[in-house]
Amino acid sequence: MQISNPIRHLLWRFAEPHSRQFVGGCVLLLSALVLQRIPALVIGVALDALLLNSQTFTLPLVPNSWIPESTPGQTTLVVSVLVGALIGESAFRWYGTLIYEKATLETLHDVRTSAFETAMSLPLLVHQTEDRDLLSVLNDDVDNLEDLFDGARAAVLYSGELISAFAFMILLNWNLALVVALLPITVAFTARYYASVLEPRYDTVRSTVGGLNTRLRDAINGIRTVKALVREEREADRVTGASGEYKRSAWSVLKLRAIYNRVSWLLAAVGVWGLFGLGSYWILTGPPVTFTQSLTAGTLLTFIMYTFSLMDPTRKLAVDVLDKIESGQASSRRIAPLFWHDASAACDDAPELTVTDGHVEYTAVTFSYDDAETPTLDGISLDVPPGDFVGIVGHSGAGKSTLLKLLLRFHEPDTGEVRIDSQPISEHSLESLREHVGYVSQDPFLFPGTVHENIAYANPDASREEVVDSSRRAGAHEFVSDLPESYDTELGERGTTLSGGQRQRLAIARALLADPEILVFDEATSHVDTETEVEIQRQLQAEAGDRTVFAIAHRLSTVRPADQIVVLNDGQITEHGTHEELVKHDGIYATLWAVQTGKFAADATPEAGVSDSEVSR
Ligand SMILES: Nc1ncnc2c1ncn2[C@@H]1O[C@H](COP(=O)(O)OP(=O)(O)OP(=O)(O)O)[C@@H](O)[C@H]1O
Repeated sequence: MQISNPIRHLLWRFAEPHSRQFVGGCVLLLSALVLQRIPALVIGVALDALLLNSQTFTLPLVPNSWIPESTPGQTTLVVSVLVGALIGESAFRWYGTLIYEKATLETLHDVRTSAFETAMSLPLLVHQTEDRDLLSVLNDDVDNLEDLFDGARAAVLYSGELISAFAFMILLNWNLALVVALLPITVAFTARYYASVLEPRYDTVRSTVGGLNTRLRDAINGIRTVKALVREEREADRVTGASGEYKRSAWSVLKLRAIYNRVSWLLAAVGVWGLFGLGSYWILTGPPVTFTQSLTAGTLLTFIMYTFSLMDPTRKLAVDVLDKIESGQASSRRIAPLFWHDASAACDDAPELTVTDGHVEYTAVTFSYDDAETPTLDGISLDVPPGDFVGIVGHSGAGKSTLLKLLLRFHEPDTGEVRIDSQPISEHSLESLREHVGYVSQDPFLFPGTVHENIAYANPDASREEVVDSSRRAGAHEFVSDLPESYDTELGERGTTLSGGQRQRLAIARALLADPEILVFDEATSHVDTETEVEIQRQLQAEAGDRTVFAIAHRLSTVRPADQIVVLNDGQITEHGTHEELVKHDGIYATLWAVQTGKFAADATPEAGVSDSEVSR
């Protein structure tokens, strides 16, 4: 699904439900602005009527009959209006801000949770290729979206300040208001010009700070390699270089900003002085040029106060608010495509897969990754009877993991079909498929939490006995018992760190606890020592017959007892049989076996395809 206007789409979907709060907040804030303008107006009137005695006491839009005739009465009115306006403005501003910010937080919460749910439901392929982007969308862009709402509120506020000030000025003296209008226009143009000069320099600052952060992160992440190769000095030089670039780019921005601050201060000062000069001339000699309205000292004072208060909103409106809105728009353009996946990802109303035996069939399956020139899997056909233990071996990059990822529908075949118990898996719901197929990867992920919670991840209601039982079968119980708090030991960043082999055994326990009919081990015991592996295998074989097990292994002892061993080469099954049959066959498997058992003859042919990396595995 393509979205023609991503910002409108996001706002409609997430902000619209909170529109009443947004509008209510804005109305209250605008009302506060009107109240904010009243003191300057009243002070001007009081100056003319009470201090200079040059005018009668009148207030725009207020009937004269409401105004007391005595001076003490008028003074009381002035003080009451000032206090009332102050209290009213504070109350409206406080409550308006509260309502608006609550609506913003709720909208961002909805965007964040919805974006996360969508990201979790995306096909694995999207995660593999776009994980960095996804993280930055979920982390940075959703936060940045706040800029859009802040910017919109600031736009309403600052425009309101300008409009309300001008409305009062026009009421008092529209002739002078026309002249004063030149000032914010000049300030706005200067601010835009400054922003256009500054923007490329800001880009440079952003890219140099990004470069510096990358250098720091790489050096710290790779500290073992740096130290092992004695490259500390070289890394320090690189960081000094990157920091120097950042310093230079930041300095060029600081210089420009200092100039701009002075220029805008000068503009404001000259504008107010000019207004004072023009106003004084106007008061003393009458309206200049073609103007007709007269001017009093009190009105001039009100104009000067309004003019001062216009400078900041104008500058902010011209630069900061536009920047915020642009940055928010850029983020919403990045967030919206995440929801483009939405329709296909969320729609999984296919019938449930029913697995009774665990009979798996691949029929003429072909699959290519998007950027691959040749198919990763090419015409794979494989029949795995229920309860079979299938070993999958082959060179690195032969397509072993991909073959099993198709069984979990992490990817879909381009042609051909995968069936479980005669049901094409593509026609059944993903959720039901993954309930029946357990998967343990080479580098399993453990979440922060206790050992118990990690094993019971797929089945949080499992009892301690069930957790311990699957842990025993996975060969994990012994080392877990030695942990400080056994199954209640905290794992993760702030907890105990486990070795690769221990993590694998917990992941196997987790898969066994979920009790699926089909189990997939993708080099799931590669970090486990041979002795433990034999133990795990013994357990698994004891359970064989009940479940179908696929195991990818570079260490051939892992798959030796398998009912069938599949040798993949360049995406095709080149050998297929039991260990004994394949050793006799004298192909790739036999060569690998010979290497691993130390029977490899010095004259092994390169065609046998045994690479150094495999020998070293
Ligand atoms: N997400 C991906 N996008 C593009 N190409 C991929 C992706 N995953 C794997 N490949 C490529 O597909 C080919 C098969 O990869 P696969 O991981 O299935 O091989 P393998 O036999 O399991 O390798 P290994 O033993 O090293 O794990 C490789 O050339 C690999 O580079």
